[in-house]
Amino acid sequence: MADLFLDGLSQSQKRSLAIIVVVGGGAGANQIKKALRSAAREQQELAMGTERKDKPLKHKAVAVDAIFASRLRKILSICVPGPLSAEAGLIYAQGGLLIARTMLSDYISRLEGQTGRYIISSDGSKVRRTMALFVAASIPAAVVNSGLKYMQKRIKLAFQRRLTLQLHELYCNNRAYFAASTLRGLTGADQRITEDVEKFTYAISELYSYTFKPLLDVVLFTHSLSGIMGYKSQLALYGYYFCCASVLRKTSPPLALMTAQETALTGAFRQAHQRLVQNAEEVAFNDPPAGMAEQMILNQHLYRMLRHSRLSAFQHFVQQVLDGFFVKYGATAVALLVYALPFIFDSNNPRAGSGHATQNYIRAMRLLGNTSKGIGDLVLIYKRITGLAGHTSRVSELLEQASAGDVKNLSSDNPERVHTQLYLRNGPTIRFDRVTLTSPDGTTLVRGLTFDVTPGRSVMIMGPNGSGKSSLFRVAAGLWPLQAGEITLPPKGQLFYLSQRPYLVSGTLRDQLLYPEPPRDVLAVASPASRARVAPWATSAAYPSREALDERLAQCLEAVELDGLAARGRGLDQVQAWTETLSGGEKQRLAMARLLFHAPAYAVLDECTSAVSADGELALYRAAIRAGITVLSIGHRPALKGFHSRIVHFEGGDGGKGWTVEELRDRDSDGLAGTGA
Ligand SMILES: Nc1ncnc2c1ncn2[C@@H]1O[C@H](COP(=O)(O)OP(=O)(O)OP(=O)(O)O)[C@@H](O)[C@H]1O
Repeated sequence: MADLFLDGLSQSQKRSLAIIVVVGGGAGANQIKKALRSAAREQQELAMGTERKDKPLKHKAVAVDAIFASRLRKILSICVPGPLSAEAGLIYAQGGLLIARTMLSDYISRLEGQTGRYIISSDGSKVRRTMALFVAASIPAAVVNSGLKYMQKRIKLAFQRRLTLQLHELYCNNRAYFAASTLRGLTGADQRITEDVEKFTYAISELYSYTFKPLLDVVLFTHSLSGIMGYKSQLALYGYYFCCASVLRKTSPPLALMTAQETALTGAFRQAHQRLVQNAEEVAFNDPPAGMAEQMILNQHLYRMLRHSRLSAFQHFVQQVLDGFFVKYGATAVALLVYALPFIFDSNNPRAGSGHATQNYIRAMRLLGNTSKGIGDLVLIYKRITGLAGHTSRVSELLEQASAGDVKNLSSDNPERVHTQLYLRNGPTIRFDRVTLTSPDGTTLVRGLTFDVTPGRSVMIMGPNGSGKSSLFRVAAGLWPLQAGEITLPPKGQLFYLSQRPYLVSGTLRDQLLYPEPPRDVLAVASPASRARVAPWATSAAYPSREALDERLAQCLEAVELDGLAARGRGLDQVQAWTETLSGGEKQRLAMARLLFHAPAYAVLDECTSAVSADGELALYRAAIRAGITVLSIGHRPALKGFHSRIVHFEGGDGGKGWTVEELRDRDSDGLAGTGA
């Protein structure tokens, strides 16, 4: 909750909050502790899935029920797209191996019985023969056993691949990642894709073996045992297991819920550490008090996770004692009793005393052991299924949120929103027509906003903090739903957005400038189809040669006074941890160089030069205007007014949803003529 709260603040609101923290530093340790406690409580709610109250995620219970069955069916249809798919082939192969294994076990139990009989009757040649057969059977048995494990791993990997690719497709498409985490409040999306999918696919591949194998064992061994002891006495064994299953089901803790909670708490703990790493410098500046706060926050997460794990370990312990008693030892005793009863109560039993009796005893014990184990595994499957339900719910929530698509679908429960959501993406200009801006929590920021931006006539948006300046472009970019009005935008690729905190990709210096084209090494290994889809220009004949490209990139770096950076080390090929190593101003200059390279018709500059020196800022604006880019600036610095033909003032404030437009004198070619009205 605390994170969502911070995410919802504008840049300046975050800065103001930081100042309040500094000024209020003397308020005393108690208040800080109180605040930390409430933040921690909120984070716990977040971890447990009780997200923002205004936009609750539709949580479904984590249990083995109809919801679980339908979610599982949906996920399995992704993992196994059809009966003739490669994944289905792996399942058939695994099934074949499982059948072979059961048949081999049956054959080996027969050989063991025969060997025992021949040993007792001292028939050396037959003992040698059965021993030889035994050795011969153990070769395929070893291959089949290892093959089963190998095939299980292959199934897991194949399912993981299908599911992750599908999630990537849904998650990265139409900015669903933004809608899911920022607007719908889904937590730990990264953990769900990387860890939970892995755990789910492991659990499901294991479940297949653990269901199919014991089922086969039970059917086949029951049939084999019927020849030795008939079906009737075996029924007693099944009766026993039926009672066991009911007792164990009743005494079982809510394992599915516990699994999901444990994963969520682990994710929250890891996220807390990630936040510290990401903000290491800011925290380090305020150390030691901030360090103390960080330590308390991290420890809170750790304690919560450990408390849950301890409880879960104890519940598992109690459960395992019951499982062991009823399923393992109890079942063996019942199996022995079932076999021995006819001999105990009937000393004239015709099956007693013969050589066959020994053979049957050995074979029956082996088969009963296997049958017991098979039924025991089936009884304990509820545990695996409940564990699977926990992983299924984590993966399904992500799948459902990502499938819900982008922000347009956020408004599906409000038909009024949908019909006012109108984008005309092919206009030559940018136009906002009677646009009403509303933040995700429903606060109206601006009403009826109308203005346009035509080529060569840049516009600046000014206004108090939190008045909705950045939000206008969140709506224009499709990140927030449009509540009312129409927005006309230029064709895709003709509008660039530069924020105060530029996003730098991992890769070379060249990759920073080419972005949003994917990094070169990623593009190099992509399939021709995805390359053509993602970066069609990179495959077109008009795309410049490597030398020509590098020359243009160097010019762009020079224009933003970063030529020194290009001269370092391996030049454009150098790789650095860009976000950590470059200064704030350098990062903003680099983003500006990216803009100059792509030279779109329009660019939204959202305080994107705030960390650059005053002179440098003017030079950057001059370079952008000279490159023929019409800009929509968001800023507070009056010195920038000169580059714009029109100022839109947002009034902000408590009651203010208003706005005014101020026309300026047109700029000269240097972009410096207008100095404000
Ligand atoms: N995800 C969100 N959920 C709810 N409210 C949000 C969210 N993001 C921003 N807001 C709120 O919307 C309002 C407008 O934010 P915006 O970032 O547009 O302000 P701004 O005018 O650009 O301010 P600044 O000059 O400080 O950058 C703010 O009050 C902010 O707290």
